[in-house]
Amino acid sequence: MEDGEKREWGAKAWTYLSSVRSQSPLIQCITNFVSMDLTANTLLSAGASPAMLHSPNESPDFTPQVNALYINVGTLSDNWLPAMELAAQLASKLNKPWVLDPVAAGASCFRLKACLDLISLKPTVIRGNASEIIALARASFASTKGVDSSHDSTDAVEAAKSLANSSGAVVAVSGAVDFVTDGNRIVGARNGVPMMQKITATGCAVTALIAAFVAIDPSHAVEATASALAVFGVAGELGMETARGPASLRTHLIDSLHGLDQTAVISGVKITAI
Ligand SMILES: Nc1ncnc2c1ncn2[C@@H]1O[C@H](COP(=O)(O)OP(=O)(O)O)[C@@H](O)[C@H]1O
Ligand SMILES: Cc1ncsc1CCOP(=O)(O)O
Ligand SMILES: [Mg+2]
Repeated sequence: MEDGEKREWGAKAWTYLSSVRSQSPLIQCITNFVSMDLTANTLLSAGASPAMLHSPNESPDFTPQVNALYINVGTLSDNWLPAMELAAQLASKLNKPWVLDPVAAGASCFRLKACLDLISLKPTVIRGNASEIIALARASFASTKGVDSSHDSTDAVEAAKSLANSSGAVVAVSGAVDFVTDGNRIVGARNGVPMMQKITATGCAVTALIAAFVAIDPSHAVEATASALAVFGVAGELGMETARGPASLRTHLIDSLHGLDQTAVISGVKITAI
């Protein structure tokens, strides 16, 4: 990895994290029951302000106030979908960034269709694991294992490019390497530790962090998305130094994210153009 490029990305990621801390963007999260706690705590420890408000009766008042919207279909049910669609429509109309996590997109017809309908409402960023991104790019069931991926992130790079081109969104595929693309350029972030997969909702939490970073700089969604993924990964690496397993890593990851300083971010972030 070229040292100058690595340091430049590290400095960029630090600027985003510092701005999240100083501006504390308000993030509306319509997310699944499993992830609510980790997602809110991740946003708080990064310096953002999470609000888990999902009623369609509130979105007309609340969505105009937020800096970004985060939608996650993890525990999707019939009555939540219209709430997601309404909030996404409002965000798009108001030119506010919104970010989609298509959890288990290939697991059922209902879920796949819901995700594709949400994507037609123009998310700024879509972040999923490899199986989810492949299912969306093909608009069909892919071999998937519920919320977990049965592919490596490298298997989904072409699917991510194709989804970015068809949707107009920046697309991120997470995994051992996190890839981010606008359909044209691709950047890779090589941070994180495998044990992050053993904590439920780390994917959901990092997608919320992407929303906070994109709230700071919506017109550079590739940079903001790659930075959020790398910063979360660095927090995981530092957390792993003292963790004894997934449960303590969860705690230590949040602590590390809260405590990250400039040196840790600039020296730790491993982002490169692919
Ligand atoms: N093998 C790995 N090595 C390092 N980090 C990983 C690995 N797998 C996943 N991660 C990290 O864990 C987080 C969740 O990603 P992932 O498990 O792919 O999402 P999901 O939980 O939605 O399936 C991301 O920050 C990602 O970078
Ligand atoms: C286990 C589970 N079931 C429905 S949503 C969810 C959480 C998924 O979280 P992540 O995609 O971050 O692993
Ligand atoms: Mg997920």
